[in-house]
Order: sequence, then C-alpha cells, then structure tokens
Amino acid sequence: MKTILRTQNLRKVYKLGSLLHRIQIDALDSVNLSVQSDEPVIISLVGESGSGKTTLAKVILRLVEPTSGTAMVHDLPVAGEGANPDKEVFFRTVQPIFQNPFEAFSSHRTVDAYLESTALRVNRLDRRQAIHAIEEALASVGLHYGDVRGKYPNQFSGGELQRVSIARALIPRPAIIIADEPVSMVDASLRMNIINLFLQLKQEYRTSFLYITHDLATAYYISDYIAVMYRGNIVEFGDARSILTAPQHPYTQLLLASIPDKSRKWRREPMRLSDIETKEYRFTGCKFRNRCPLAMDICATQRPPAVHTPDGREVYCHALTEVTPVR
Ligand SMILES: Nc1ncnc2c1ncn2[C@@H]1O[C@H](COP(=O)(O)OP(=O)(O)OP(=O)(O)O)[C@@H](O)[C@H]1O
Repeated sequence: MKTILRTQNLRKVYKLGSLLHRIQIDALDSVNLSVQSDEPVIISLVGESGSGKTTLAKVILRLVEPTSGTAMVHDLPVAGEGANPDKEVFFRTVQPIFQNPFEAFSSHRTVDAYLESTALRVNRLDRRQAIHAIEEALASVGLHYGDVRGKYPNQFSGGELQRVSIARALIPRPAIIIADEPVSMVDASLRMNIINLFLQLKQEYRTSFLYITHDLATAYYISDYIAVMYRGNIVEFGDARSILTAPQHPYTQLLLASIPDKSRKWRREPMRLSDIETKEYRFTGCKFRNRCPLAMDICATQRPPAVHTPDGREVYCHALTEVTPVR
C-alpha cells in the first residue's frame, strides 16, 4: 500500500519567556503517524486548543521547521531530517487551504493572477494549457473562469473566495491538501457545500486531505481516518467510524462525551495556559494523566506505547496494555 502521510518522531519545541523564566512547550512530541492506502483518504485531526494540530499542519507545509524528526508524503520527505524537496516538486505534492481565504490573497492582486502563476510555474504549463487547467479547477469548485477573471479578493464572498483558494490548491494536482479549519469562517449555510466538495475532489483529483477541525459533525461525515491529539501527542488513531462511535482512549471518550450532540463543536479559544497545563506538555509519562479517570502509577513515569486494537486502531494508553498486547 502507498504511504499517504508518515511522520517519524516528529518534534517541535517552542521556547517562551525570559532567560530566568523559560517555558518550553512541546507542541509536537514524538508524533508517529502512518497512513497507508492505495486510495486517496481524508484524515481528520481533532483535539482541543493547544493540542498541536496547527503546528503539525505548519510543519508539513514547511512553514515551521521541526526541532527533530521527519514528515513524508507519498515517500517524499517534505519536512525535517533529510527533507530538501525541490520547491516545485513540493508544491505538486502538498498544497494548503487556510482558515481565512482573505489572508491567502493580497487585496492588491487579482485572484486569477494567483491561479495563473500556480499553473505556469508549478505545473510548468504553457499559457493555453494553464488556462485550461484553471478553467477545469474552477469548474470543479462550481465557479466559472469568466466570473473570476480580473476580480480582486474583496469582490468575492468568503465562501466564494474559499472556493477559489481550493481551486488554486487543486491546480498542481497535489498528493495531499492540508486544510486547517477551512470552513470555520465560511457562512454556516455554505459549510456543507465545501465539505461535500472535499469528498467529490478526493475522487475527481485523487487527492488526500488532512482536515483540521473542531467540528466533530463534519469530521464524522467526511473522514476515513481520525487522529486525536492531546498536548503534542497522538492519543488515538484509526478508522473514523470506529473512533467516533466507540472511542478507546479516555481522552477521546471525554472529548466525545463533552459533545453529546455531534453537531456541536468544542471550544476554540485563544490559548491561556495555566501553569499546570503548561507543565503537561513536559510530563514524562502520559500527559493526560491529571485528567484521566483510569490513571495508574505507571502513567506518571512512562510514556504509553501504541496499543494495536483488534479493529486496527492505535491507542496510546497504559490502561489498554492491561488487556491487549503491546506492539
Ligand atoms: N509560534 C509559536 N510560539 C510559541 N508557542 C507556540 C507557537 N505556535 C504554537 N505554540 C504553542 O504550541 C502549542 C500547540 O499549538 P497549536 O496552535 O499547534 O495547537 P492547536 O491544536 O492547533 O490549537 P487550536 O485548535 O487552538 O488552533 C500551544 O501551547 C501553543 O501556544
């Protein structure tokens, strides 16, 4: 099977504060994620604020240099040790969709200029081929080139501009699109439109998606796989339906229990970490132990290894090692 996305011991440490009061945040702490499939997939990355989702997205997009470890897409090292991809090869492999489409385009440049430069430079097409690729990508997101040409970002609604940015991401026909909260700033009435578009494009363009969200309803609806993060660690990874219907990690259970109605989101607030929470990033054992109803002595001293459940999930919890053999 093909490796869609793999991270190996991926770490990102932020150092904050003054020399005398230094705080270290392990935003990514030995993240090992391996998604294998011959078909394109949608992987949702969920977890409360500060779990490291955006940091993981930024590392894969080469916007942030990891402290150590590697990220690979389709066997191409894209970030970290051994990663030095040619710029155009990288853009043909990984493309972003950001939360706020108005930040993705300069207000002084027409959006078709962005589409053209992507098609000409990244795809290395001639002008006629470039126009064809742009028309095709815009049509896939329900827009006409004629309605987009010559317009500036402020002439579009948020939903339309997000479609333009999706079209731009599609032009290079990337292996994976990293979409960080792509619908949270779009009108509620249009959100499902864009979510359905991801499902359609996964087939049409054979592109996988890493979908970062606080919205469990959409994660449930579109994901093949789900990775749950807590304080820089993956705590549970596997088939989306299994995780959302029968979560195994106490944190996933808590997360789902806090949202009995799957159409709700959990809180997304600017991070203001209390001392305890900041310390959690540096815990030697399980970072969830202070909040865990199943915490045991071993959780304070040893990082939980991946436990493989019979249905193919990976769950990082000592409580499960009591009943299931460790890898
Ligand atoms: N540039 C930075 N400098 C210092 N610390 C950072 C930086 N970016 C992120 N962090 C810290 O790293 C941790 C993980 O942040 P990250 O934004 O990746 O989490 P997240 O799960 O995406 O949260 P949210 O859902 O709120 O976006 C947090 O404690 C955050 O404060």
